[in-house]
Amino acid sequence: MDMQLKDARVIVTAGASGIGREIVQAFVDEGARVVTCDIDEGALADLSGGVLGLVCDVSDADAAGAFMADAIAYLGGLDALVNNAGIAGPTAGIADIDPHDWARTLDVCLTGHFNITRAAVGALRKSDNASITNMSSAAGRLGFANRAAYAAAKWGVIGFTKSLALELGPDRIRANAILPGLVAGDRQRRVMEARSQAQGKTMAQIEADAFAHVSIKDYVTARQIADQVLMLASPRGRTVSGQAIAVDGDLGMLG
Ligand SMILES: NC(=O)C1=CN([C@@H]2O[C@H](COP(=O)(O)OP(=O)(O)OC[C@H]3O[C@@H](n4cnc5c(N)ncnc54)[C@H](O)[C@@H]3O)[C@@H](O)[C@H]2O)C=CC1
Ligand SMILES: Cc1ncc2c(c1O)C(=O)OC2
Repeated sequence: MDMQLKDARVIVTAGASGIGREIVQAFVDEGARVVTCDIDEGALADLSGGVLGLVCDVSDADAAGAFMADAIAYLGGLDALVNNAGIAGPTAGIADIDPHDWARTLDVCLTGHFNITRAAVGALRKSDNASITNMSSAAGRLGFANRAAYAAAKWGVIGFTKSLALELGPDRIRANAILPGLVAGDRQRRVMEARSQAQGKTMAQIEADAFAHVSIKDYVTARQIADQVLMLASPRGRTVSGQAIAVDGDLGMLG
């Protein structure tokens, strides 16, 4: 299927590694023009495919504004914005969460989406295929014991997204959130290894525990997240807005 994204002007945040990197590559493979930002300068330097990668911490409102101005000028406009940046936040019981860690999690995962989006709306209004796709999480529709800051931020992303869809829909800008589940990769492996240590169980047992509450008993791949992003950014996704789309094999419980 032709996703009709050739020469589309795309900005993806946190594209130097993980899911963001896969999203960047998926757009490049469709012939889109992509700019990304990240705080990891080394990983940015290693991007290929003609992608412009700039250093920017999305939680810094001034830096985000400057990055967006540069990126939009470079692309000559903007069709698709993908707010992907996020951090895991503290793993701790509610009484043990450091207030600074709480604030940092909200700043990156939620306020970062706001800082970038506010600087994108003017350019998106001029596009004939404008979309905003925000990365939330299964933790944006479920509770997550010992990860309250992360869950609060990711639920916040849903409220932000639904408000954008209502406000910007009349201008033909659509806004959706994607909620990944257990995504194969370094982040997931680190968490499983920590649990294995803490609970004195083998990795196989820890994985069996995690998948007990998932209908499709397999990790989601970053590529499957990227495919969903492509569909939402494509003119083929033109009637989909205001949705919170779980890409998680029907995950029913976290932790
Ligand atoms: N991996 C998973 O299982 C899941 C991930 N997600 C979400 O998907 C998104 C991407 O996650 P992953 O690729 O797994 O993470 P990752 O940790 O593998 O990569 C995240 C990237 O974000 C960059 N980054 C971190 N803070 C930043 C900031 N303040 N400004 C700019 N860039 C920053 C990092 O340098 C890194 O390149 C996040 O929003 C995450 O919450 C959601 C559900 C599951
Ligand atoms: C470590 C870890 N495990 C499960 C999940 C996430 C995560 O970061 C997430 O963001 O949504 C589900």
